[in-house]
Amino acid sequence: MEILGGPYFGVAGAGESHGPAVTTIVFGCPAGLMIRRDQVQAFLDRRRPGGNKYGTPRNEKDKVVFLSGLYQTDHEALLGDATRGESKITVEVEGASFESQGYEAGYTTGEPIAAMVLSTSKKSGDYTQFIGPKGQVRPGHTDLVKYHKSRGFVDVRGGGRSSYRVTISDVVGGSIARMFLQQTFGTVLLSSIDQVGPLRANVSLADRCQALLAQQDSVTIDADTIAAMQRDIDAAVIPSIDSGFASEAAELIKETRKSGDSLGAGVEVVALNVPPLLGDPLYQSLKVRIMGALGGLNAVQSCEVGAGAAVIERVGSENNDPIRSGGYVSNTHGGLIGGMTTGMPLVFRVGFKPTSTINKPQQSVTKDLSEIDFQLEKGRHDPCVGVRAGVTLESRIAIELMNAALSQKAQSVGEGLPRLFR
Ligand SMILES: Cc1cc2nc3c(=O)[nH]c(=O)nc-3n(C[C@H](O)[C@H](O)[C@H](O)COP(=O)(O)O)c2cc1C
Ligand SMILES: C=C(O[C@@H]1CC(C(=O)O)=C[C@@H](OP(=O)(O)O)[C@H]1O)C(=O)O
Repeated sequence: MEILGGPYFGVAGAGESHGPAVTTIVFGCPAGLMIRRDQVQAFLDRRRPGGNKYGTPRNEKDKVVFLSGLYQTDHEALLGDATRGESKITVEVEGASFESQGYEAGYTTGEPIAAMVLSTSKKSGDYTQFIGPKGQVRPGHTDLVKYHKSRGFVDVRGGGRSSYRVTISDVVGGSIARMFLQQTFGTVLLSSIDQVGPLRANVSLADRCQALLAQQDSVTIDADTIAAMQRDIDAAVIPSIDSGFASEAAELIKETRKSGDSLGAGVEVVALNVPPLLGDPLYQSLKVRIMGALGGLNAVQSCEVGAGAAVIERVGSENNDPIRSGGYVSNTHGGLIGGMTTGMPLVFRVGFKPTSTINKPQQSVTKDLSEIDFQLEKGRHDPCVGVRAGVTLESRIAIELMNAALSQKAQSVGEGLPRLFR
């Protein structure tokens, strides 16, 4: 069974790239959290195909509809029959039309939260060359392994369930986790592309956050400062805190796409204002869990925490983060020691491979292993997957952090024992 996060807070998804919809069920969100559809939509807009001209040309609106788990404080809406509000659901079955309405906002009830996003801009005919045992295999994508694993019963359209499209569920679940974390601890997540192919950014998001912490002699960064950083990242042509690098990188992506090829990328992701002492120490440590969650995302080839592979070249006296009574002075450790949070920002850097579906001739095989000279016939693809990946990385960290926070609560004996009557 594939569940993101869990066992206290978990996200289950269903749906394929060219199926009718991607459906999500979020388990374990405590009752009483205010959720607004438009806030979740804003995160999905950062992920959607067609939202950035340096991503895939497929243009989906990806509007989310909430189907369960929210309590409307508007009692007229809750108790009335009228279908009104912004998210109306219309279904036609056997010639008859059925209408209902999704939740626009509401408090979580503690019950499972279900959400749905329809896929309405599919060009499934682009995948004709991949059908059946004589169907061709894209080097680097999942075509061969999925075909044989399923004994041929595989959805070949757009990568099927192995498409980045299914991360709609990560972002829906991640949005709810982010609202919980922000409302409970003031925790906020940001990401920034810091490398595209050989081009490296001059400004690092993690360094920028560390400099802010040093300036104010505190382990928290205020909401306005974080919002200003998010605005800077959003204002760049591809999401990066270094706008000059972003423009240069976008030009390189454009030229590489024109030549029929693709590029790899590095993406930094940070969580700010993280409560200390979350996570378990060993086999389910928060380091293992977050690295697994990030490392398991489509096209990820590397995942580093804190200073990452750079520590290999250091001596201990350079690498240790000094400690004062108010906290750590630096953050080489990336906010995790012994699998638990220290209260410093969580810092990760993820390396993405160049998109595998490209327009260059390549050596490959058919599904039944005849050797062929492969040439892509049609398709709409991201020339550099790093451009749209940030919000999903943030979401996956948020899901793990929320699960760790609820797990911490589950382990605290003696505090607020359950009581029904006086
Ligand atoms: C943001 C994002 C967008 C992606 N878009 C594409 C794409 O357009 N075409 C493609 O071939 N792969 C794309 N991928 C990568 C594939 O989903 C991924 O390579 C595939 O599922 C195989 O998994 P693996 O590379 O992790 O082994 C994308 C990945 C991410 C993170
Ligand atoms: C549809 C999305 O991105 C897709 C991710 C993807 C892949 O192989 O991962 C390949 C392309 O798929 P398709 O040919 O089916 O459009 C992208 O467009 C999305 O992110 O929602």
